[in-house]
Amino acid sequence: MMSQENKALIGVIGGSGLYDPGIFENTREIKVYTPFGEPSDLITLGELEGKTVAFLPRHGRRHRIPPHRINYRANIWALKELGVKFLISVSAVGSLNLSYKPGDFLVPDQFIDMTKGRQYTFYDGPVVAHVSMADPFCNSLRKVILKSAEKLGIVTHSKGTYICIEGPRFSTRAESLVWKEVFKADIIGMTLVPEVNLACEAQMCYATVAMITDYDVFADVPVTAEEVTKVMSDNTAKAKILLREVIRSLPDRPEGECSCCNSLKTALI
Ligand SMILES: CSC[C@H]1O[C@H](OP(=O)(O)O)[C@H](O)[C@@H]1O
Ligand SMILES: Nc1ncnc2[nH]cnc12
Repeated sequence: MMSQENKALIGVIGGSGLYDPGIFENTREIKVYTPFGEPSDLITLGELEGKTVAFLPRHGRRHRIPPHRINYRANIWALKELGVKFLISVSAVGSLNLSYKPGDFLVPDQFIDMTKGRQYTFYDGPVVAHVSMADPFCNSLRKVILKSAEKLGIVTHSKGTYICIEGPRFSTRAESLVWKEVFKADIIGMTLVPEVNLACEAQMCYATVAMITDYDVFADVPVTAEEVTKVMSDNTAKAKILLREVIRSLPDRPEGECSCCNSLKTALI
């Protein structure tokens, strides 16, 4: 059982390029043990505007863990254990839509799962759960992010479909054209699934700030990891300002139209 001083209502998972948001005060690092093994790293607890926030770099510090080896269950379990209800995920993504340019942000409202063999659930039996993923992201949290971005003048697209591939390789040209032309996905990455599924099973409000780093390989010049990292480092300052404003604006508890906290009500068999 976590002690009261190690509790946080808000969690942030940092993606490629965001290993330390550097926006919190009174920070301390804690190790959280879970039944699923080790999270990606120590969790940093820090304060912002009187709120305690838990921060976890998805790939670990120095980007040690590739997308298919991330222990998503341990990460979400650990944040849940700390009391996190609002979980903001930050991700680098490629664009499959010419209107969404490198440097822009996007808050997805849908996803397509093309991953191949990850640990997708906390409910591996004998308890079985089938959560609804019709609307996979928390709309209330998405709105807070969009409003904050608007206030700050950060170009942020208000919806779009994220296609999650297995990685760690990028797509072939043929695949990229399928994602773009047939599946009509808008952005592409390797880490949303199963993070989003598990956050839902953990009854958290979860939303993603997707930072567009490249046009995926359908474009003339194929994407490289170097390009992604460069655009990300140019954009982390913007992400940090946005996170600060989102955290400032979040209410004390989930409210209104949000049903994330009841996701298990109709899911358990
Ligand atoms: C560094 S290139 C590809 C890498 O970046 C994205 O990760 P994240 O979502 O954690 O920012 C993408 O999904 C890949 O894992
Ligand atoms: N083009 C791309 N494909 C998959 N993951 C990515 N992350 C950033 N850009 C990407």
